[in-house]
Amino acid sequence: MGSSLSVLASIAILRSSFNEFVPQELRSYLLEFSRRFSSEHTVVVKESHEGSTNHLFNALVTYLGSNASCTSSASGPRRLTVGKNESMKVLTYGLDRNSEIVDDFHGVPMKWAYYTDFNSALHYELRWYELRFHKRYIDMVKNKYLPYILEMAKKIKDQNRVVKFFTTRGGRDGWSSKGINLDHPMTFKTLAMDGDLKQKVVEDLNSFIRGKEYYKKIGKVWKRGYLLYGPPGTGKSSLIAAMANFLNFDIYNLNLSAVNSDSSLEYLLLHMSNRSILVLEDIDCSIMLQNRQAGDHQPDNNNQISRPQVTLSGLLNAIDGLLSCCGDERIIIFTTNYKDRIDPALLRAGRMDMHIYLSYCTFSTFKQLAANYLDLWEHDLFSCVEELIKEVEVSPADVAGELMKNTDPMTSLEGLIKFLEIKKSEAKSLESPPLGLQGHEIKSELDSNSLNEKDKHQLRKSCKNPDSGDSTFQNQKEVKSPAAYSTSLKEKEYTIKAEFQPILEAILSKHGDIAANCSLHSLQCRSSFLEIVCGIVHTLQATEIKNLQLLELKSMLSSIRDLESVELEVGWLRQKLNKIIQAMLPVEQCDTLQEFKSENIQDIKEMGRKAEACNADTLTLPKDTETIPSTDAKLRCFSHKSLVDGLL
Ligand SMILES: Nc1ncnc2c1ncn2[C@@H]1O[C@H](COP(=O)(O)OP(=O)(O)OP(=O)(O)O)[C@@H](O)[C@H]1O
Repeated sequence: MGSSLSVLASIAILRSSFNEFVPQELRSYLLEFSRRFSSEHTVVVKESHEGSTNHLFNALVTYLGSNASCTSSASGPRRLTVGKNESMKVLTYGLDRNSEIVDDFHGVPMKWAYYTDFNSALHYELRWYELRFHKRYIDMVKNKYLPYILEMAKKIKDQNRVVKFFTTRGGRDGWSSKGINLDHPMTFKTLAMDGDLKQKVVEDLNSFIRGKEYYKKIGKVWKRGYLLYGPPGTGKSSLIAAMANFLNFDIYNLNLSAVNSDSSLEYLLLHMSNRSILVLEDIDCSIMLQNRQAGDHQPDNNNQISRPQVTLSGLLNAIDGLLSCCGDERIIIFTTNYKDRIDPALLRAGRMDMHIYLSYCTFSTFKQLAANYLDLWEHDLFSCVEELIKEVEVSPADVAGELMKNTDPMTSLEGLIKFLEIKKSEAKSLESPPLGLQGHEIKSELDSNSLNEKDKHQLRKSCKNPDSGDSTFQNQKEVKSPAAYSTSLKEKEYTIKAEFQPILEAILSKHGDIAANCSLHSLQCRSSFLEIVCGIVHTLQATEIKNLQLLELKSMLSSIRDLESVELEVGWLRQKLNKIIQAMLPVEQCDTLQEFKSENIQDIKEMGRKAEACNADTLTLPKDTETIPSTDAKLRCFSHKSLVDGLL
C-alpha cells in the first residue's frame, strides 16, 4: 500500500515537473504525439470562446475549486488557490496552474488539468482547462457531464453568494447600483410563526425552486407571488428577510409611490436580476391604484393635476404580462396592514399565489420568541403569559421588545406580564368609553362620504333650532380621553397637540395612514399637516352648523385642497365639506332673500305713497321721469314681489 502511494506521488511530481519545465510548444507536440496512440479523448476549455467570455470556463473555476476543496485523496490536486470574494459568504478555492484533479462522474473518471501560459508579446496570460476521458464516453461528456457542470456551478455560486438589497427612489434612476449586503439575521429558525404555517411557506418555496421543469411544462412563467398581511409588527418584513436568506435571493425593495410612470416601472423590472424578490411594501397606501387606470396624469375632481404615478394596469402588466417573462426565479411580495383595501385584481390566484396572514402574538409565537431571546423553553410564568396573551392583541414585535429589555428570564417575563396587563386594562377602557360621544360616532360621521336623508334632516334641524344640540358633529370635549389612544398614536409616530390626538386616532383607524403617500418626507411636516386636518375636524365638531360661516367653510375647503396637493388623503373630508356647503347655500340664499324682501317692502310702500301723491293708481305712472321708476325697476319690483310672496 505504502509503495503504491509513493509510486503515485512520484508520477504526480514527474507530471507537474514536466508541465513546469518543458516549454509549451514542445509539451503540446509531445502530447499530440502521445494522443495518436491513446484511447483517451481530450477536451480543451479556454477562458474565452469565440471572442467572448466562456461561461463553461467560469463554471469550471467554481465547480473544480469546490471539488478540490473537498477532495483529500491522491486524486486531488497538489496545489490549490484560496481566497474570499466580497460577493461570497465563504472561502472559495481553485486549482493552481499545472494542477490536476480527477472527478468521478457516475463511476467514470474525468481527469482535469489546469494550465496557464504567459504570452509575452501580448502581455496576456492564457488560461485553460483540459479534460481527458476514455473515448467511449464522448457522448456522455457532451450531453450530460458538461451541462451538469454548468448547473452545479450555478448552484454552488447561488448557495454561497451574499444576498444583496437594492432600493430605488425614482424610476429612471434605476436601482441602487451595487446594492448593499443584506445582513438581516432573520431565518426560518428564528422567525416565530404559528402552527404549521411556517412549514407550509418553506414547502411552497422549495417546490417553487425545484419547479423549473414543471413551470416550463405547464407553460407558466417561473415566478411566484405572496401577499403578506396583518397588523404592524407581526413579522411581515422579518418573513421577507427569512425568505431571502433561505433562498439566497436578492431583495429589490420598490416604493411604488416614488415611481412616476408605467414605463419607469418597466425599466426597473427589466433591470432586476434573476433569483430575486421584488417587494412592494404597504401596497394599500403606497399608491392610489384604483382610479388611475386611464393614464399617468389624472386630474382629480378639483381640477388639480396629481403627481404622475404607476397605473393599476401598468402594475398588473408588470406582474403577469409579457414583462414578467423577462426573468427567471422571481418572487414578488406585497405587504399590507389592510388586505381589504387592495384592488381584488391584484390579489387573484396566479398573481398572488399564497396569502399569508401574520397574526397578533399567540402563546405558540411567544414560546418561539422566548426561546430566541432568552433561551427559555419552559418557565413557571409561562402559564400566566398564556392566559394574558389570549385576552390582548399584541404584536410579536411588542413581545420581542419586552423580552429584550432584560436578559434575566424572570425579570424579563415579569416585565412582559406587566406590559400585557397594561394592554389589557387599556383594551377594557376602550370597550367602555366615558359618557358622551364615542369614538365610533366621530368615525361614522366622518366616514359617510355623502349626506343621506337623515344627515340632511339633521342639518336642517340644527340650522333651524339653535338649541337642539343635535348638530351633525358633536362637541369634541365629549370624545374619548387621549390616554386611550396613546399607544396607536405612538405607533404612527406623528407628534401633534394632545387635544387633537383622539381625533387623529379616529381618522387613522377609519381611513388608515392618510399621510402615507404624502410628498413631504419628514414626520414633523406630516404631523403639522395632520394637525391642520384635525383642526378642521375639531372646528366642525365643536361648532353648531348654524354658527358656521360659509366663508369659513370655503376657507377650510381651500386648506384641504392645499393638503391634497401634497398627497394627503383627505378626499373624504373634502366631500363632507362640499356637502355641508351645498346644504348651507339655500340657508344663505334665504338670508339674502330676507334682506331683499325687507328692502322691497320699503320700495313698495314708497311707491304707494308717491302714487297717492300723484293722485293716480299704481298703473298710471307719473310723467316726471325722475320720479317714475324705470321698466327695469318695475320688473324688479314685480319679481321681488313674487319672490317675497313666495317666501312669506
Ligand atoms: N414573527 C416574528 N418572529 C420573530 N420576530 C418578530 C416577528 N414579528 C416581529 N418580530 C420582531 O419585531 C420587529 C419588527 O417586525 P417586522 O418589521 O417584521 O414587522 P412588520 O409586520 O413588517 O411591521 P410593519 O407592518 O409595521 O412594517 C422585527 O425586527 C423582529 O425583531
